[in-house]
Amino acid sequence: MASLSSLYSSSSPSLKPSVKPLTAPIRGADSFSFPHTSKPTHLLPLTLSRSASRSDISHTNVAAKKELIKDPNALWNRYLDWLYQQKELGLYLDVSRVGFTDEFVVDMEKRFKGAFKDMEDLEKGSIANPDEGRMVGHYWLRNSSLAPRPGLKTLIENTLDSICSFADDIVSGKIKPPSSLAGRFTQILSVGIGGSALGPQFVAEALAPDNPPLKIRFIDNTDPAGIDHQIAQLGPELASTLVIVISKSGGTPETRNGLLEVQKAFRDAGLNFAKQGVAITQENSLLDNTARIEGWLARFPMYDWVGGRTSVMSAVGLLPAALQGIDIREMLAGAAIMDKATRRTSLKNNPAALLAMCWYWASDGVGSKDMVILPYKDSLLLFSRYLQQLVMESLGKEFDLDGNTVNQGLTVYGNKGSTDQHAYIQQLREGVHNFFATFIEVLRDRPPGHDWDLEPGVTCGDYLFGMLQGTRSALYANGRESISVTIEEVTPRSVGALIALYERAVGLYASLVNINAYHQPGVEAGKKAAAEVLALQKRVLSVLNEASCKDPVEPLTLDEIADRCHAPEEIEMIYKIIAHMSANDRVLIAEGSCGSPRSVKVFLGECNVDDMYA
Ligand SMILES: O=P(O)(O)OC[C@H]1O[C@](O)(CO)[C@@H](O)[C@@H]1O
Repeated sequence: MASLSSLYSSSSPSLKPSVKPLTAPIRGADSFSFPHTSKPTHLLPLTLSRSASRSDISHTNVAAKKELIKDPNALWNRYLDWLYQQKELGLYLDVSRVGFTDEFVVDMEKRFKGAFKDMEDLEKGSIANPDEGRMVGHYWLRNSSLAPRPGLKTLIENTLDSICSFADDIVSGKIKPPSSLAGRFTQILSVGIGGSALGPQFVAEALAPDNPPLKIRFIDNTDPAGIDHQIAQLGPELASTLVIVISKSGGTPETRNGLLEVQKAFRDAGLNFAKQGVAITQENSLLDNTARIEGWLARFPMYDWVGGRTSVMSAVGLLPAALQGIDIREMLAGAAIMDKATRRTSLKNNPAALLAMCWYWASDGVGSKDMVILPYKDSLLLFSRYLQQLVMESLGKEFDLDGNTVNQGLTVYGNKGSTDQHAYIQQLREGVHNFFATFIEVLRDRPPGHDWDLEPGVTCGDYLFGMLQGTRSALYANGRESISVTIEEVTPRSVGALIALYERAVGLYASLVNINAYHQPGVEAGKKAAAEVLALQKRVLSVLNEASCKDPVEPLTLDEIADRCHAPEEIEMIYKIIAHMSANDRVLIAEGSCGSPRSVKVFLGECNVDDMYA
C-alpha cells in the first residue's frame, strides 16, 4: 500500500474564471402565481451581485404568496393539465403545486432545446466532463447498445454477466469462505464512501428482503469507533463475511483506512482476508493492484466514464444488490424505461425535464430555495441522503462552463414522512420560506393479503396516505410549493426508475445553468487540508521526539513547538493536534490545562533515537 500522503495527493484543476458579468436568470417581482391569475414572469438578465439577487427574490416570494390559486376547480384543472404518467412504470409526476406561469414555460421550452441537445451529445459519448476530459456514460449501463464503441458494449455486458454468476455462486454456496467453520457466506461488509456507499446503502434499505441470503453492513467513514462497531456486530460471522471494497479511484483515504482496519480484524481472528475480499475499482488503481497482487477472491471494474455518484447501476451497486437477492436486471430495466421517457424533447412529456423546470422555477435558477425530499415510505428513507450527493456534488459549483463565478447549487435534505411531521414540518409550514418540497408517494401500503382495518374502514396505510395529502395541502395553503412523485410499489424496477429520473433531471438542470455536473473540484480542498494536518502532526512528533531524547527531557510549550516546526502560524492547529493525541493515550504527555493552552507543556513518554516520525 502507498503511504498516506501519496493517497492524499490532490489534483484540483486550476480553473481561472474570466471577468465576464454574471448573467443569471431570475423571475420577475410578481411571479409567484399560477397562470390565469398572474402577471407575466420575465427571465431578466442579471448583472447584480448574487447577494442582491437573493434578497430581491425573497421579497418577491413573500409579496407574491397571496396570489396562489385557491379555487379548487382551477387547481384541479391545473392538476389535470400537468399530470405526467409513465404507464409502463406506474409512475406519476404532479407539478401542479409549483407556481410556474405559462410565460415561464414558454421561455423554458426554448432553453430546454439546448439542454436536450447537450444530453443527446452526452449519450453519444461527447466529453461531457471537460475538466477531467471524460465521457459520461452511466446511461449506457442500462442500455449497452447506446455505448459509443462496441468494446464498451461488450465490457458492460460481460461485467453484468460476471456479477450475476459470481453472486449466484456466493449465494448458492458454490464459492465458500475458506474457514472450515463457515458453511457459506452470510454477511457482506461493504467498505466505501460517497458514491461508493450511498447507492448501495439506498438500494439495500429500499429493496433487500427481510431475510436476504447475505446481510449487508457498511463502513463508510474513517471513524475508528464506527469501524469497531461494525466488526463487533459481525462477531464470529467475520469468518463468513464477504468484504467488498469499493472505490472508483482506488485511493480514497477513508476507504483505504477501512480496508486496513478490516484486514487487521481478519489477522486478529486468524482469518485469511484475501479469500474473502472483493475489489470494485478502476483497472490498475492502487486498490486494483493490491487486490491482484494479494490474490483477492474477485475484482470487478469501475469505469472512467461513470462518476461515483451515478455508479449505482455499475458493479458498485449491482454486486451488493445481487448478493442480497435483489433482482438487478429489473433495476436496470426500470432505469432503461425511465431513460427512454426522459429522452423525449417535449418538456411536458419528459418527467426529468419537468422536475428540472420546477427546480429552476422554485429556486430561481440560482439555488435560492432548498429541496426537501419527503418519501412517505420507510424503505425510501435513504433516498434524500442519496439525492443529497447526486444533486449537491453535481450542481454545487463555483464556476460555470465559461469560467464565470456563479456559486450554483441546490440544497437537498429530508428524511421521511410522516415522521418529519413531528420534527421540522412546523418550520416548513410556518417558518422561514426557503424551500420547496418533493413528496414521494407509494400507492401500495403493504403486500396484498396483509391489510386490516385498525378502525372501521381505515387502515394504518390510510393514515400514512392522509398524512401525506394533509401535509401537501397544508403547505400549499401557506404558499409553499411542492412536487409529488408517485409510484405504485417499491420494487427494483421503480427504484431503478427513480434513480434514473433524478440523474437525468440533474443533468438537464446543469445544462440550464451552464455548469459541469460531472466533476467535484471543491472536494479536493478539504482533502488537501487534511493531508497538511497529518503532515504537520508528523513534524510535531519529530520535534517532540528530539526534545524528549535530551537528558534531562525538555518539555516544550506550544510556542516552542510551533517555532521548531517552522510553523508559528499553525500554533492553533498544533494545539489541536496535541489535544487530540493526548485524548487518545498516545506516547505524548501534556502538562498544564487544556483550557489555557499557554500553560501546556508537552514531551513524549518514550524517546525514539531513530526518530520514526521524521
Ligand atoms: O469511489 P472513490 O474514488 O473512493 O470516491 C468516493 C467519493 O469521493 C468523491 O470523489 C468525493 O471526494 C465522490 O465523488 C466519490 O463518490
